Parts: sequence; C-alpha cells; structure tokens
Amino acid sequence: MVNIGIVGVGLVGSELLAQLKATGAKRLNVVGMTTSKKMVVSNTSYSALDLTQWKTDIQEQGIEANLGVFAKYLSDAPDHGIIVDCTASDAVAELYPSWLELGLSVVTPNKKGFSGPLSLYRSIEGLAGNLNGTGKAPFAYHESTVGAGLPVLSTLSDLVRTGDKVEKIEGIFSGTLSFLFNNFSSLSGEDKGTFSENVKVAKELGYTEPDPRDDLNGMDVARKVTICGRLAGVDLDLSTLPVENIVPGPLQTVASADEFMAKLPEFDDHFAKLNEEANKENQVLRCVGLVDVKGGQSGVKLMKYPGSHPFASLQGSDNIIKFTTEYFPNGLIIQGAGAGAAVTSFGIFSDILKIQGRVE
Ligand SMILES: NC(=O)C1=CN([C@@H]2O[C@H](COP(=O)(O)OP(=O)(O)OC[C@H]3O[C@@H](n4cnc5c(N)ncnc54)[C@H](OP(=O)(O)O)[C@@H]3O)[C@@H](O)[C@H]2O)C=CC1
Ligand SMILES: N[C@@H](CC=O)C(=O)O
Ligand code: NA
Repeated sequence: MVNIGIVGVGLVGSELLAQLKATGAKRLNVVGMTTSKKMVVSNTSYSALDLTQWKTDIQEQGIEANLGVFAKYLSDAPDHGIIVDCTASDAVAELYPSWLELGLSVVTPNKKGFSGPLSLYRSIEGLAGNLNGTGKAPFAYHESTVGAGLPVLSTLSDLVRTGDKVEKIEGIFSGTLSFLFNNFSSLSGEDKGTFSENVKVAKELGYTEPDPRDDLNGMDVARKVTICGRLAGVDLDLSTLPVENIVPGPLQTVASADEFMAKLPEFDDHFAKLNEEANKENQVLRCVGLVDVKGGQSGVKLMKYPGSHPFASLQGSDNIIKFTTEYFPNGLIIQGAGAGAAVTSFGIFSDILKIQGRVE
C-alpha cells in the first residue's frame, strides 16, 4: 500500500485525481489534498478519501492548510507516503528536502526544485535514492517537468547511468511555444490566427504555465534545459544561462498576467513582421533549447528553420527532443504531446507507479 498526498489541485492536480479514480489504481490511497488555503486529510487509519466529491469536501470540511502538518500526517503512516506537488510554487519546492528527510517520496511536475538554486537541487539529489544511486526510498521523481509525460528524463537518466556520454540535447521543449509557432509560423500560407489569438487558445487548452509570461519569456524552456543539463552532469544555472526573451520590451514590465494578455494584441504586428521576414527566406520560426555538454553553448533561442527540418513540421503542442550521445551519434529522438493536463498527469501517475513498484 502507498499513501498519496496532493499539494495543489488546480488543472494538473485535479486531472491526476480523475485519472487515479478512473483507473481504480490498486493499493494507491489518496489520503490528503491541499490548496494554499485549505486541506483535508483522512483518518488515523489512512482510509482512501472519496474521489467523487473532493472539491466539495475541501470547501466544506477543509481545515486551514499547513504543509508541516500535512507532511507529518503522511510520514506517521505505517505505509510509504508520496507527496505529489502539483503547484508551480518555489516555496513548496523548497520543502522537498524536509519531506525526503521524513522518509516521504516526492513526485512533481513543478520545475522549481530541480531548476532553481543548485544548493536546493543538490540537497534533493543527496536525499533521493533514485538520484543519489542508492536506489533506496525515499525517491524524488519529476518526469513531467520536461516534455510533460514524454519519457525524456527517464531516458536521459538511463543513458547516464549506463555510461553513455551525452554530448548534446536539443529540441522544442515548450508545448505552448510549439503550438504558437506551429500555427502562427508555417509555410502553408494558411491563416491560423494572430500571435495573441494563439497564446489565448494555448492558455485555454491548458498548455501554458499558470502565468503565461513564464512561457513567452523563455524561462519555462530555460528551466527544462537546466533540468536536463544537471541530469547530464552540467551544473547549469538560470542566472547565467543565455535565454532569448521574445516578449517585446514594453510588455516585459506589465504588472499582472491579465494585463499582459490584454495588451498582447497590440504587439501582433511585431510578431507578424518577424514571421514575414522568416517566410521570405522560406523559413519558419521555432523556439529551441540546447544543452551543449561539450561546447558550453547551452541556452534558449528563437531560430529559423527551412520547411524540410523536423522542427518545422511539428504538430499541435508537440515537443521534440534529440539526444546526441556516444551510443547514439545520429541522435535518439523523443517526440509527442508536451503539454496539457492529461499528458502531464500521465507522467506523474507513471512516476507514482514506479515508486510503488520499488517500495511494495
Ligand atoms: N499544464 C501543463 O501542460 C504542464 C504543467 N506542468 C506543471 O504543473 C504544475 C501545475 O500546473 P497547473 O495545474 O496548470 O497550475 P494551476 O495554477 O492550475 O494549479 C496549481 C494549484 O496550486 C495551488 N497552490 C499554489 N500554491 C500552493 C501552496 N503553497 N500549497 C498548496 N497549493 C498551492 C493553487 O491553488 P490555490 O492558489 O487556490 O491554493 C493552484 O490551484 C506547474 O508547476 C506546471 O509548471 C508541467 C508540465 C506540463
Ligand atoms: N507551459 C509548459 C507546460 C509544460 O511544461 C509548456 O508549454 O511546455
Ligand atoms: Na517528461
């Protein structure tokens, strides 16, 4: 038996609850869930919470949220506990070491703990059995932080652990930017809407970060590049990584996400012009991330590609990530939907099942 506590029941957290309920996953009990304000935990027997009416239960029976109490409740159980962080919060990510010290595993799509301060990453790495090589619980799995549920980090980790030498990891790491540029910048001549209209749709489809500025300013891709780099043995740091911010200057300083979305249409002409310039050269625009293990040129950049390039023919919110290694000199490519609640939760659910397989 494994107990699960979910921190953050927004888009991804609620989809995870729906997937757990729909599959009737055996011997996985959700025994707690919390928002930033209210939490519910089960009884002292750690019975599974009712997943049909959890929203009402949080609203009507929820007590004041307290992540210390929440973690202690899970760690006092006789069975292994996993905290699933489905927030985008730095403050929550900073708590992972304390949870791991309590013996709790962590599963998360939140990029902050693995791409933030190197000291935090090192501390998580030192405590988690899957990252420090001991193979012993507790674990910290974060597959959905890169390429959502696509098996990017598990593949990279396998390459590294089997002694392959990773030279380069490059690709389109953002579902939002993939969707935007696949629609907005193609050579087909088909009108699929303005830049700002596509950002709005990406947000409605659940591809963007809670604050879509984090996608457009390149930081979401930068975080994924940092996570992959660190796993491949390069100590990348967000503060020094070169990141191209495609947001026009006047929009970079607006106060809120709502104001940003409201003002974005004023800059449609700017993006249309960039696209026209690329199209004149028979090229399309794509935002690309690179981990350059050997050459030290890691970063995030808006690039132009001819129609024949694999990056130019992506569909929807697909990501494409290519590993160039000693074993795979011509590249090992992972491609598929890289954003959205369903595929992100799939990655989280798979990580939970991996831990269950190791502790039972
Ligand atoms: N959407 C996607 O395609 C992908 C998303 N991700 C990641 O998944 C994570 C979740 O994204 P998403 O579901 O879209 O975000 P949402 O904003 O929909 O949900 C996050 C939830 O976290 C809650 N929350 C914030 N702070 C705390 C806190 N301190 N304690 C408890 N709950 C808190 C918020 O609720 P409230 O403020 O009401 O408490 C909110 O409902 C993010 O880290 C994102 O980067 C990763 C891969 C793909
Ligand atoms: N906002 C992100 C979601 C997944 O990490 C993206 O668009 O890729
Ligand atoms: Na992934």
